[in-house]
Amino acid sequence: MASVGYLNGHSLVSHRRASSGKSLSFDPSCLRRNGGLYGRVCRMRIERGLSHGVLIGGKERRGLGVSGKDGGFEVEEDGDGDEEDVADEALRATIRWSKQVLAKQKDLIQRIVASRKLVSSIESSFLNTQGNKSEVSSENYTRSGITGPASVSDGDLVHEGRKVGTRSQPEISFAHALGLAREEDGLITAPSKVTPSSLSKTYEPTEFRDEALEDLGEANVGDVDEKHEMTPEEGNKESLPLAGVNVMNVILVAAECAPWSKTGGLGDVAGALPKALARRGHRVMVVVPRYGEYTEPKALGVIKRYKVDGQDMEVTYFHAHIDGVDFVFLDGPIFRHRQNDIYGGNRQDILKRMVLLCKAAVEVPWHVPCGGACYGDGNLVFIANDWHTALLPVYLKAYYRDHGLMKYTRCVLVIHNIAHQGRGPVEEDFRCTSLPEHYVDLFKLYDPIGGDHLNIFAAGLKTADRVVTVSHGYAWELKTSEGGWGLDGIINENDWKFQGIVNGIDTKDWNPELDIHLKSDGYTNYSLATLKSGKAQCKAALQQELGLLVREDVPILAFIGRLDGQKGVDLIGEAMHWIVGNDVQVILLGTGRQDLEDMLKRLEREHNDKVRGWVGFSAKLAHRITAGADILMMPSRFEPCGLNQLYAMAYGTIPVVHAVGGLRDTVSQFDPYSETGLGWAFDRAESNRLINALGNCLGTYWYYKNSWEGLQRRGMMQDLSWDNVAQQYEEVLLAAKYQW
Ligand SMILES: Nc1ncnc2c1ncn2[C@@H]1O[C@H](COP(=O)(O)OP(=O)(O)O[C@H]2O[C@H](CO)[C@@H](O)[C@H](O)[C@H]2O)[C@@H](O)[C@H]1O
Repeated sequence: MASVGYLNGHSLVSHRRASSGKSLSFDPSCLRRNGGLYGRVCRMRIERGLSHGVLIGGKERRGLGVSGKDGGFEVEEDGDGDEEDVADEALRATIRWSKQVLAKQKDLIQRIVASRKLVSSIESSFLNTQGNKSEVSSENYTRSGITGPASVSDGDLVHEGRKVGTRSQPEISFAHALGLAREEDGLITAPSKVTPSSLSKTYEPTEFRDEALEDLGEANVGDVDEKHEMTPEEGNKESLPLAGVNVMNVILVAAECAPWSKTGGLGDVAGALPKALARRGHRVMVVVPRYGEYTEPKALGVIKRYKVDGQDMEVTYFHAHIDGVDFVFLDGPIFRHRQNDIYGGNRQDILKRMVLLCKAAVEVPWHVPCGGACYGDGNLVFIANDWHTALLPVYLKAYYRDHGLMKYTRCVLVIHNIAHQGRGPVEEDFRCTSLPEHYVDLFKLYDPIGGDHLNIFAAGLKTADRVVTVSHGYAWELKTSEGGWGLDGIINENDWKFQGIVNGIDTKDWNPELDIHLKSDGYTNYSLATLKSGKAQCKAALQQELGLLVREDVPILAFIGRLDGQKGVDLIGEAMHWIVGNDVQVILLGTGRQDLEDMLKRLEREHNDKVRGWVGFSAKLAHRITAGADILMMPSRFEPCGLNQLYAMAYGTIPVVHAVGGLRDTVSQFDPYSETGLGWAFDRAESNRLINALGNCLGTYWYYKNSWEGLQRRGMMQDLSWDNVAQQYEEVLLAAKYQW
């Protein structure tokens, strides 16, 4: 043996030639440059710490000897070695190795195909299965992936004789030990493995990731077995969700959810965002109180009891699976008959409802067998909304994560409106939460308006893993003393986990082409192509319905919204004298503060030929106004996002807004020179600014028809759907998931 050295060159063979067989050092990655499998195999061997690699394998064992050393190869050289033989031997070894790897891969592909067949046969056989022993619907079983022969027996979920679900997990008893809940018999909790998300994970190529497979690369797969039916990637194409490997279990919890319960935009978001997340492949649930008798949700037969302010409160669970989402309704005496007054009652009453909602919601993944299987706590992220559910991340921490339970569950808190925070006296309200004593500091806040008080939003913001608000503009405003309503300090301290995402709209519900409220009473559906005639017809129908003069040439100015200080409807009242001095019609729809409701009625009385003030809540009328009006006024003093201006633009109705929060983000100012922009945005919430903007808007409506049509078309052509937004939420959920 002539020498031992390190090989260091572009190619083992050529380098050796250049180095006259002396000591050489060897960077294994360089072999990649030598092309193909040869280099790859060398690298694999090195990484695996094999002391003798392909270069000396085989009986000929001439030329070079190799042993691993500190990530490099030691090369033994025997002077008379034949370089070509070495290369041949290396190639043969490479081919042997490749075949092994490819055989393994083929085996895996066959297993994937077999698994897919099994799942689809289970699904179809279950669809045909009659008389399920449990109360859970077959449709839901199908989705859960434990379909077909699955049944509920003695509280266990059984599939093909194999127990796939068990009774409640230890976490539950722990919560009970803490007085959070009491166990009821007969609950089924399937292991998190049988969730659709974990099922689809099974089909992920990543699950089968193997160092050797990676090294061989896709290009080589076909060479070995041209007959194989599909690669894992091909096999996955159909089943791979948009979220890919990031599919999660998501539970959104809110005090309202459209279409069942809605006082404003929160209800819209709770009804639409989950569906968009489900379209991306996530397993999604919404948890919301059952305020009234709803037709779709059916009782699941699960009953739990929770202590709220020292009182036992019973919750029963209702469930409906709609558009890919599990809607779970919490039924209990405290929620019942609140349909028209969701946030009604005194401060303590409201707090108790929200405490019960959060306590029950945090345990829903264990107790509620949606589609036959509970969500479980693995790969789970909650989305809490506003102060009403800001206790959820606190309970998650205090009762679970502090004790090493639900370790992988996260909570994202969304701020829809910081003006409502769940403020109250410290002692009294903290007792109602039944949290451990040392948690009180999280809730304590002092500000010049409230003094020392308990603030539920504050505690939620501190404990949530991520915080989102509903526009970029509002995210910025929340950090200022004017916009933060006393919580700006906490928001600034938690800036690292805080961001804005602009809301989307439900393009099934709010779509002039599909809108169900435009199918009768003279209204009509319309699209960009039929904008002119369709909108004109809706306008005539609206004038007719509200008893206004039916005139095509008169612009209709509208307002829709909650009647409170936020929405600036009083500014419209102040500007009314100027407004009705023009040849216009005005329609105002809202409910809320008594003085503002009175104002609407008064305006209608005083200008009966031109103004309609409709006091009340009517989704149908809101849709019809959005279609029939020409201009939507939104002079909000603050507006976290605002949905009405988005709906308006989708219907070819031009928004005139105060440039604040989400309104500034979504309504760009019309520029007559470049023919750009989407509406008019004025810079101060004052009636004279509103008048000024309306003057420009009306002038364009009357005298620049082409510009007007351009405004309408640009608005309608935007993609305002939740689909884009859901992707941004997904990123936040992921960030929360991987955060410790
Ligand atoms: N009388 C009535 N009859 C029928 N429908 C009525 C109605 N009054 C209001 N609505 C409807 O309620 C919704 C109001 O949504 P907004 O987003 O404009 O306001 P809201 O302040 O409630 O929401 C808060 O949360 C949402 C969601 O994040 C943010 O966009 C917003 O800025 C924030 O203040 C719209 O769907 C509207 O049509």
